[in-house]
Amino acid sequence: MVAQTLYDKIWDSHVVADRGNGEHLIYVDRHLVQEVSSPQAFAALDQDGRKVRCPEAHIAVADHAVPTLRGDRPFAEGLAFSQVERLKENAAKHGIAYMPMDGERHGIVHVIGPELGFTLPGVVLVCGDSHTCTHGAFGCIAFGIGASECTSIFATQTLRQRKQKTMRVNLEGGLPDGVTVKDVILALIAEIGTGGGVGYALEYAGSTVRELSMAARMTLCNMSIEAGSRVGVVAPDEKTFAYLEGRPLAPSGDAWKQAMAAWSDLHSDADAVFDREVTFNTADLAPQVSWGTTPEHTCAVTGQVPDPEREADQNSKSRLRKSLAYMGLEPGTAIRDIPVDRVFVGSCTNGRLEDLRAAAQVLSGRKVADSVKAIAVPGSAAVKIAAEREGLHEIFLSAGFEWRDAGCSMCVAMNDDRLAEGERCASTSNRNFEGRQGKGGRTHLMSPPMAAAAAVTGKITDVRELL
Ligand SMILES: CC(C)[C@H](C(=O)O)[C@@H](O)C(=O)O
Ligand code: SF4
Repeated sequence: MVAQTLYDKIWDSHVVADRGNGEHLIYVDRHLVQEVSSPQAFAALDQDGRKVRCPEAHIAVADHAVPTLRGDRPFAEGLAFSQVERLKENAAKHGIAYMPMDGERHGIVHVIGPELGFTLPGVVLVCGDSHTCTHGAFGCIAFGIGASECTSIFATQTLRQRKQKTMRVNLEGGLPDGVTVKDVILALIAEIGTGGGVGYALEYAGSTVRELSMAARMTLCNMSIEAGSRVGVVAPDEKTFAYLEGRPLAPSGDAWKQAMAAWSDLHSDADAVFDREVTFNTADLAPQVSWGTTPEHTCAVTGQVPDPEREADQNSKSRLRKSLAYMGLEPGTAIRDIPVDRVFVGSCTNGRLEDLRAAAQVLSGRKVADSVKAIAVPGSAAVKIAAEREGLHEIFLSAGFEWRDAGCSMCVAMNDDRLAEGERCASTSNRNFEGRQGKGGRTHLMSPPMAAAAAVTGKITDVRELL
C-alpha cells in the first residue's frame, strides 16, 4: 500500500464521489454553527423549502456578538441582538442543538466543540468561520467554509472541495521558560509569511508538538489560517484520547473501544511524502510580539520596530510605512518601550483554562498598572466555572482585571468590547488587522503570560523578567 499522510487518510475515507478537475464531493461529519455566518445559509435553505438532513450533526452557539457583561444589561447594538435571536430560532426550527448564552455549555464555538467531545479524531468538521482549523488539534480535518457551503452541509451533509497539498511542520527542541506555543506559531508565521501555507494542509509534528497539551495544540492549529492554511492537524495520541474520554458527546462504553481501535491508524505513515516540509528549532525561541497590521509583522520582544526605508522593494516599503503609521510607531523603537492602554486575555486562540492559569501566574501578587484597563474573558462557560473553582478569578480581580462571561469579546469588534480610536492593546487573540479590535484600535498579539506582564508594567514587557 502507498504510504499516506494523516490528511490523505482522513480525506480518502470521506470521498463520496470524484467530480473530476481535482474536485471531490466529501462527506462532512460535523458542523458548528454561529450567529454571524449562518443566517444566509438558513435563509437559503428555507427559500428552497429544504430540511436539515441530519440535525444531530450540527451544534449552534452564539459567540461573536454576545455581550460579556451579561447581567440585565441590554445588547449595545440591535444587530447583535437580532443575530443571536435568529440563531436561536433557526436552530429550534431545524431541530439543531443550541447552547444558550446563560447555559453551562455556552462559549466560543472553537472552545466548546472539543469540550463537548463533538470534535473527534478522524472526522471532517466544518464551520462558517476561518478559525475552524483549531479542531485539527484532535487529528481531524477541520476548516472554515462560506455561507453557500453551509447550506449544502445542512441539506446534504456533503461538500465539493479540492484536496489541499500537504506540508509537514516539524517543531523540535521543546520550549524554554516563559515561552509558549503562541510564540511558536507567531514566529512560524513571521518566518513563512501569511501566504506561506496557502494551498497546504499543515501537519504539526516533532518533539515540541508531542510535549504540548491539548490546549496548546489547539492554539497552534488555531493560527494555521494566519499562515494561509485552511487546515492544520496534529496526529492524535494518548493526550488526545485522555482529553476526550468521558466528554458528553464522545463515544462511550463499547463505542469508545471501537473508536480507539479506529483511531490507532490516524497518523502519517513513516515513509509518507509531504509536498513540502519545514523544520523549526523551538528550543531557543524568545517571547514574540506583533508590531504591525498582519500577524507576520512579528518579532522577538527583545527586537525593534523595523525601518521601512530598509526595504528594497517599493511596494513593501509603502506597505510598511502605512502599517507603522496606523500603529503609531516609529522605526527603531524597542518593542519593550511600547506602552499599552488595554489588555485582553481571551479568544479561541488563548481563552482556555491553561491560558488563564498562565496569565494568573504572572499576575499573582501584582497589580495592573494605573494606566491600563484589562479584561479576562474565558473562552467558554466551562472554562469560567473551572477557573473559578481553582480561584483564578480572584487573582485576576485582585490584580485589577475585569472578569467577564464567555464570548469572542475584544478579539473582534462585533460586540460591546472594543478599543477606542488610537488605543493600544496587548492581546492574546489571533488577528491584528486595521480596525480588528475597534476602529483605529492598535493590536499587539502575544501570549497570555506576555499580556499579563504588559498589564502589570503598562508597557510591552519581556515576561521572562517577571518569572
Ligand atoms: C466572523 C467570522 C465569520 C470570522 C471568521 O471567519 O473567522 C471571525 O471569527 C474572525 O475571527 O475573523
Ligand atoms: S474568538 Fe476571535 S478568532 Fe475566534 S471565532 Fe471569535 S472572533 Fe473569530
